[in-house]
Amino acid sequence: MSIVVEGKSVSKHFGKFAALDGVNFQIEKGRIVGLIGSNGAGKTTLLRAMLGLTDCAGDLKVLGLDPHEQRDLLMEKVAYIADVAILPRWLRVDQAIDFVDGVHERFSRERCLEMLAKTKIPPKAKVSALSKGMIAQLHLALVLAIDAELLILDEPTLGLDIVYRKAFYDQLLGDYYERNRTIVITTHQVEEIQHLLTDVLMISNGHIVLSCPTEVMTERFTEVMVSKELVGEARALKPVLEREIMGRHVMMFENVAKEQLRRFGEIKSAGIADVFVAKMAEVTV
Ligand SMILES: Nc1ncnc2c1ncn2[C@@H]1O[C@H](COP(=O)(O)OP(=O)(O)OP(=O)(O)O)[C@@H](O)[C@H]1O
Repeated sequence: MSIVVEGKSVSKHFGKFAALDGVNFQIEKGRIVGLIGSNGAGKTTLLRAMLGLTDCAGDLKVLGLDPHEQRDLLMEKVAYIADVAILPRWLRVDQAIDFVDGVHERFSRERCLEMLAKTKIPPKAKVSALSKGMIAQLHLALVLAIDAELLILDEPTLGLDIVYRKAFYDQLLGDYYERNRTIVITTHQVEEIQHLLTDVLMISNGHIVLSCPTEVMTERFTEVMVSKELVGEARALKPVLEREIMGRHVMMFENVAKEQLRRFGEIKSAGIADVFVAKMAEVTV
């Protein structure tokens, strides 16, 4: 196992406010990690610290490098998408390719063209003439064609419709299986990406509230549709989340054996979005 990112007591203050408050975490090589958190939780700050775009206190290493002090070296190994819609509108597709080819040693023109051939993007079109989804595809092709060890995506599908979002993630996943690189991704549409994540890293108010492989999460958290007459008994097992859906009680349990829960009603592994809501409730209690 090799560690791609390691943070020990990483903090970032803006004045007295702690956007990151002593976080500890590790990201292993070859994983697809979902960095999940509410608005203002500290996701972008953490990604920016990992990219050396902001300094931070504590010990943060990315691919063995100090991101802030050794940013130039790090940028040879890391690719980053902050927002897929930021390509200059006056640029032509072929000029965008020439530009990245010129500035990035690890860029493969061939690979980029291969990916673009699967889209409807005309090679000579200006960015201003492309739809939002096409711009996203172009941006992704430019970035995925860089042979980066670590790919960091901050809300890459913002503003895209469901069809393009799906195409984007399919392309991302296809690329991941071909190359086996490490990907860190943030999005508020967590349900859409649950199937592609190998790990979840949940953050709230600058603190990591959950960090584990997705299969550990689904093993650890169980949802039960509790039969009315057993609600009291089930509550005694201290659900971490309880809601009523059309008159039926749905309870979520953490670290309670599924065999023990089965007798209360229908059970299923909890989804990432619900686990997140439960973790948020825990923090605000
Ligand atoms: N340059 C800055 N100056 C002051 N405060 C900042 C700065 N950048 C971020 N913050 C604050 O730090 C906190 C974390 O911000 P961050 O952008 O990391 O959140 P986020 O989890 O990415 O949120 P979102 O999902 O809304 O993008 C917020 O309260 C934000 O207001």
